[in-house]
Amino acid sequence: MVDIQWPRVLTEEQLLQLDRYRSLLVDWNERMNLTAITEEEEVYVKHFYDSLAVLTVSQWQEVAKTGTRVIDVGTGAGFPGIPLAIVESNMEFVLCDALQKRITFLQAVKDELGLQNVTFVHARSEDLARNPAYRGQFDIVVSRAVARLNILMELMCPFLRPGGRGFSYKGPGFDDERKDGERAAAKLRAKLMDAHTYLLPKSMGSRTIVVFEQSAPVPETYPRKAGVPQRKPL
Ligand SMILES: C[S@@+](CC[C@H](N)C(=O)[O-])C[C@H]1O[C@@H](n2cnc3c(N)ncnc32)[C@H](O)[C@@H]1O
Repeated sequence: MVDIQWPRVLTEEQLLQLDRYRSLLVDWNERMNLTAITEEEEVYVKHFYDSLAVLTVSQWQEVAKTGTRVIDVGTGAGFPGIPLAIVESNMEFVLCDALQKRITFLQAVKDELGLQNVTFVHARSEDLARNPAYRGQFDIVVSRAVARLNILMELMCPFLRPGGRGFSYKGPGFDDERKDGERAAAKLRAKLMDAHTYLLPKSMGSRTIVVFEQSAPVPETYPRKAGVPQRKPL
């Protein structure tokens, strides 16, 4: 295990779950492409710490309580969804990805770690957001490394209830995306609230979490058909 100062004090069980997750990630990565990051310290910092960085953001703390519903759009190998589900164990998580093989891996992680508060959906988010069981049903939506902010807003916002919050994990280049993101947010009846920049431990760089809030239901015309948000960003 790597010794780092976590955004929140973790229990022994949570630390063991993270370590088991790392082993599974490295193991399965030999058979399927899950991550380019496999060195232990880097997995801990760039995947686990980064996923958990949102725990220090006040807009997260305001909505995070027992039963809070969270969806992770484009979770890939489970980031940020799995580390968050381990630590926020009284909240409910849905992890969505367009690739079935990633979901197969995540199901194995869930079983091995004994996670009770996570379910998975194999779908493109544009399609899933048309399903009434998912549209407007979440208190929180998260997404990391999936698309530019103006595209991402159309993929994320439709899952939020009015008053719900979105957290988009970005690299250092966020400033280029801000203006386009704000324009897209306005069309979707959301509003950018904050951009929270933080340093990763072990001098592994800086990241930004962009926070937004859903003011009213997303207009029925959004999201457009699968693929259109990427081809013709708002
Ligand atoms: C670069 S990976 C990032 C994965 C993970 N969030 C992370 O930070 O490591 C992007 C993931 O988003 C998924 N994805 C891209 N567009 C999507 C969409 N419209 N709906 C669902 N998943 C999508 C891809 O299948 C891929 O697993």
